[in-house]
Amino acid sequence: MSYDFQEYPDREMLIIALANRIAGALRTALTHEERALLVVPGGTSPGPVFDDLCAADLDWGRVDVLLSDERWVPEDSPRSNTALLKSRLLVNRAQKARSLPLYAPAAEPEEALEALAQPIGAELPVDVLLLGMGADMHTASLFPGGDTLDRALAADAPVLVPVRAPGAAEPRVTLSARVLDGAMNKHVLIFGAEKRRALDEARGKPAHEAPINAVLNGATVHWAE
Ligand SMILES: O=C1O[C@H](COP(=O)(O)O)[C@@H](O)[C@H](O)[C@H]1O
Repeated sequence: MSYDFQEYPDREMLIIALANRIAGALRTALTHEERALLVVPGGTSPGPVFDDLCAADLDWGRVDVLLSDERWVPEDSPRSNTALLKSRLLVNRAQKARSLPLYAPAAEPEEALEALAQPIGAELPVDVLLLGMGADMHTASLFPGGDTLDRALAADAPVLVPVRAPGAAEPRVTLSARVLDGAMNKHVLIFGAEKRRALDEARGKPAHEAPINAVLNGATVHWAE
C-alpha cells in the first residue's frame, strides 16, 4: 500500500491547493463523462476547503455531491454533516450541483438505508473523493470497534452500512470501504500533529484496527500543522 504525503507550510496554503486539486480533478472527469461524482467528508476539517471549492469555475450542474458518512441526526443539529455541506459547499457556483442525501427523517438508519443507497449505486464509481480522518484512525464512519466494521470492510460490502461505535455519539451511516477505495481520485485531509502521529501509527496495521488503511492506497494525504 502506498500513498503520497503532501505537507504544506500552513493551513491556508493547503486549503487553496486542495480546493484547486479537487476542482481540477472534477473538470478532468467532466471531459470524458456526462456527470461526475464528488464525495466529501463532514466533521470539523473540510469547511474551509468547501469555502474555496464552492467558487470554482466548473460545470457544477453536471456534478453530484455526496457525503462520505452521516451522523443520524436531523439537519438542524449542529452535528449534521448534511447541514455543513449545504451551508459551506452547496453555495455560490456549486449550488448548481445535485446533492445525493445520506440522511432521511427516520428513527433508525436501517429504516432508510435502501432508499438512500439506490440513487448512490446508480452514480458509482466515485470520481473524486475527499476524506477526513479522526485521531483514532477512523475515516468516514469506519470506526475501530464499530459494530458493523467487518461488513463495511468486506470486498462485497453493500454501498451503505449503518454503524454504531464506541467513538461515535449517535448511530451513523457510512459508504463502505470498497466504494470509497474504488474512487478514481483520492484525497485525505488532516490537520495537526496528533493526526499526523495517528497516520504514522496506522502504518502496517490491519484495516479493522486502522480503518484509514482501507482507503489509502493511491491516495494523496494533505497535511498542515
Ligand atoms: O465524525 C466524523 O469525523 C471525521 C473526522 O472529522 P474531523 O472533525 O476530525 O475533521 C470525518 O472525516 C467524518 O466525515 C465525520 O463524520
